[in-house]
Amino acid sequence: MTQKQILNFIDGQYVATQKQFAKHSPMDHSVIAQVHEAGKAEVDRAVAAARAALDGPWARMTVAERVERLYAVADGINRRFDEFLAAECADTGKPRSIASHIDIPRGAANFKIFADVIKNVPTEFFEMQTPDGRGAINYGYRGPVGVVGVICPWNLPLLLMTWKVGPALACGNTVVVKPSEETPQTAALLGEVMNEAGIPPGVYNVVHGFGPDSAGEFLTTHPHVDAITFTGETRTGEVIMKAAAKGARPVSMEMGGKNAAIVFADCDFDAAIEGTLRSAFVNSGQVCLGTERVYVERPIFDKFVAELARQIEGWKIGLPDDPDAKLGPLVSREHQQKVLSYYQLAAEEGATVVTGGGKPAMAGALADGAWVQPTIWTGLPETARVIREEIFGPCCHIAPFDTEEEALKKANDSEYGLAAAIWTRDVARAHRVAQRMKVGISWVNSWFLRDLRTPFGGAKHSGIGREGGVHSLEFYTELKNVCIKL
Ligand SMILES: NC(=O)c1ccc[n+]([C@@H]2O[C@H](COP(=O)([O-])OP(=O)(O)OC[C@H]3O[C@@H](n4cnc5c(N)ncnc54)[C@H](O)[C@@H]3O)[C@@H](O)[C@H]2O)c1
Ligand SMILES: O=C/C=C/C=C(\O)C(=O)O
Repeated sequence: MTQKQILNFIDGQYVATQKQFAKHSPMDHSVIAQVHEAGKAEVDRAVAAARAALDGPWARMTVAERVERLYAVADGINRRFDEFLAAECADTGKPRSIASHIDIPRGAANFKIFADVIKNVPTEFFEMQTPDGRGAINYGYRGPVGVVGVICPWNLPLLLMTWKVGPALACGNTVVVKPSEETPQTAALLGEVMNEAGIPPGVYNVVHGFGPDSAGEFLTTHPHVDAITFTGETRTGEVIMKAAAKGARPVSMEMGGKNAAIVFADCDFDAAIEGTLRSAFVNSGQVCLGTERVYVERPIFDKFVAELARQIEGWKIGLPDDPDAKLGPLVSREHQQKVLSYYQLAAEEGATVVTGGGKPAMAGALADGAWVQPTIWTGLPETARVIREEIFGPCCHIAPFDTEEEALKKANDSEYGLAAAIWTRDVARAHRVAQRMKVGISWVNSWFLRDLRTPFGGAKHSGIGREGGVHSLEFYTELKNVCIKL
């Protein structure tokens, strides 16, 4: 049987290369595709195509024409929903129930929201006096930055890639996308949709490969790339920022997290349990906004730990097509080994393992898949590595607290600052605590409720910049002032 081939997409055409790497199934480690790795020559071609497209029909399109095309892209994703769904689940192993409700719908929504934003962008205008008395006017004008390098992670592949490509294209830029080597398929498939939607060749390009000494590095060090937007681990972001420094290119960085949930005794208990189950375990914990540290007010601590463990033990671990599966495998054997190493470390650091802590027994070929058990720990000190380092798996540590100040101190004691979830019925306290969390987004009595018009991004080591609604314009446009003498 011929293996599925995942090609690069350059200047509106699919491009094969002589060097390929295998994409393994997260379910059983079988090879499901050969991915064509872009070398320096292909990255050069992609950047050149993107630059040429900036001076072609794309540049001459009005905002209304760009908006029409972005809506056509969204419609194209929805028209081919099942293809995107199958590709995303094959690459990630995530349950179809997650990809069909989150990943793929957001792929379309991310084009629509920024088409709507770009239609309604106010800019500033000033009248000024001049010595000759005739005066002058000034107005702000937002033009494209140029060629944007887009580097993506593997946990929400289509969602996070389009969260960048949507605003980039809405603002008139062109892009070269480097998807994660773990999840190449939906970015490649989007090329067909771009062509069908009438996006001119060269506006959207995809190069496959890895980071160092591969497409990722070739793209971020390319002198004709005008800006770089990255989502991934903080240590990778640091490397990319160094590359962007040459030529003083702007960067937008969405990076790691070690997010806390604070559960007060007065909370809606069932809602707090339901919300923490999702924030700690959905997508097998592979969500940057997910909760890995839970702080529970002491009067309900034992009850909370017992109920969270009871309910997560009821979550079915299974294949994407299993409608009852709520937990899939991790994305790769490599990531499975990383998460299991933290399970081992937690035991060595003296954690009480309330549930999980290892690998589930999987039948047949599935035993070779990247499966781990959902895991809950208690009993660790705040200095433990399991409390300080991002694990990015289906696991969390739960600790008691006695005062609001203690909870805030512990929750804020992290080099990361991405997200927080706060559970309380006390409205004044909700505002007080949410505002004092040193993060980019605080949810109160909820988690992962997303209004795409709001600012999204991380503080501290979790990110640089904000994307979402008009906030994306700061990165994806060049704002200039035009002064006209009257
Ligand atoms: N803040 C957010 O919005 C957000 C969202 C999703 C994931 N994340 C973070 O991403 C991480 C998981 O994703 P990941 O494992 O794919 O991250 P990663 O940093 O390993 O890789 C991300 C991307 O960077 C590329 N890359 C790696 N080294 C590079 C280099 N030297 N030059 C250029 N590109 C390079 C990879 O090939 C991949 O495409 C977690 O830390 C998670 O918290 C953050
Ligand atoms: O894993 C991280 C999730 C990021 C989510 C978003 O960027 C979003 O919802 O726009």
